[in-house]
Amino acid sequence: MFHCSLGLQWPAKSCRRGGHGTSKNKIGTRGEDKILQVPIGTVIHLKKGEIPSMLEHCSSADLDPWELPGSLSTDQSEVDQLPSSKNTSMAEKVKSTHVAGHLSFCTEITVDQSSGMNQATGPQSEPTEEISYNVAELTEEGQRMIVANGGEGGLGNVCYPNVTMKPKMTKGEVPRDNSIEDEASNDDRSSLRTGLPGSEAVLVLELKSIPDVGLVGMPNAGKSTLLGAISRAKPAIGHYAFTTLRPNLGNLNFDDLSITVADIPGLIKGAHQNRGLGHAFLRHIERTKVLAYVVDLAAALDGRKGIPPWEQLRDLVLELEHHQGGLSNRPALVVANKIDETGAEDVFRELEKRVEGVPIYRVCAVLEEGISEVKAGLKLLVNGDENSSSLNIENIRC
Ligand SMILES: Nc1nc2c(ncn2[C@@H]2O[C@H](COP(=O)(O)OP(=O)(O)OP(=O)(O)O)[C@@H](O)[C@H]2O)c(=O)[nH]1
Ligand SMILES: [Mg+2]
Repeated sequence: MFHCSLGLQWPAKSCRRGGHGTSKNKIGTRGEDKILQVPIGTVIHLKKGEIPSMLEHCSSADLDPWELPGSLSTDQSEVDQLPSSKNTSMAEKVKSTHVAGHLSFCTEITVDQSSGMNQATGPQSEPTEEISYNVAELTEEGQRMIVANGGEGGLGNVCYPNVTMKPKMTKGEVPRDNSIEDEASNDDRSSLRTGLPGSEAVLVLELKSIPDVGLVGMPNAGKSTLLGAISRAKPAIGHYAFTTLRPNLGNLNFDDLSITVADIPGLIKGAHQNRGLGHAFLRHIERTKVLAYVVDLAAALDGRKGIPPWEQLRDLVLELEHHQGGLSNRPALVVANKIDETGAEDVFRELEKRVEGVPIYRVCAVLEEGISEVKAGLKLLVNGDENSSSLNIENIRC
């Protein structure tokens, strides 16, 4: 479910005033007001000033954290309570994040400018599109927002009570001469109006996780194995690089605390230049409280092609910083994995000499050795241990 964030399949129920039909992938079509309802949490960064007024909190429904977000309210009363958006000639592409538990969904919408045609101004102009990115993010419980505005409602018979409808003719019935009455009816009907088009939006939804701990490391370092050892997650594990193609989440449960851990695809040097896969997923650890650097003690042993763990750490910190300045600046620990490999003990001792400032745990993830110590270390950091510190590039001697 982690990767189902992208796409347009979120529930797009619609409510309509004076129009008809719904569109799943496009929202805000003719006569609709669309309300993106966010069950858990919200922070919205918005592109244009008028949108914030459309943000509201609503009662949070019980949602499956993995469920796609943004159910659209069909309750007309809710729509009526929202700020009027009659002047809908605006173009917005809104990207919002919907958080469910530790997950969030981003919504990216394009609203065309064809909306809000004023009846007096005549035919509608050609729709124009505006594309923008990272416009809105929903991260708080119960937040909802209008992502596209409905058009002017139509006016029907209820609004014109004098309208007389022609009686249905039964087969063989001769129509009576009622031309005078018909004339009056036609006058009345001329004032009936159909609904006007609303704005349209194309959404790109993005799921963002907000784990407590992010596991970062080079491909094949053993991150997924470690996640499987510290939690009940069952990520794919392989003896080749880039086994993990999408982030995995696991829960680390204590009696008094539950910690969410994300294992993201391996990072390689130059990831910030779009090499490898991990960079694309670094956004998932942007909000983690704690970083756990997983290094492979055996990567450079016996003529293997890898690099020593201190160099792995240096490259990892640099890649994080390239992705987002300050990303490495949070409490961290180092998991020195594959201690079972021949020669790994010497490398571990060397690692301890070369890296300062953060705790280093010797671990054999595959045999689950050293796991309880790592768990305790993570718990301390997540709880805000005052002795914690980040891994700084100056504290790594290569
Ligand atoms: N000897 C030894 N091998 C390990 C240990 N932990 C993991 N491995 C092996 O290392 C290989 C890579 O493990 P993964 O957990 O898939 O590594 P990863 O860091 O998730 O790799 P990517 O998903 O490609 O980034 C697998 O063959 C694991 O069995 C360990 O403690 N000792
Ligand atoms: Mg993996």
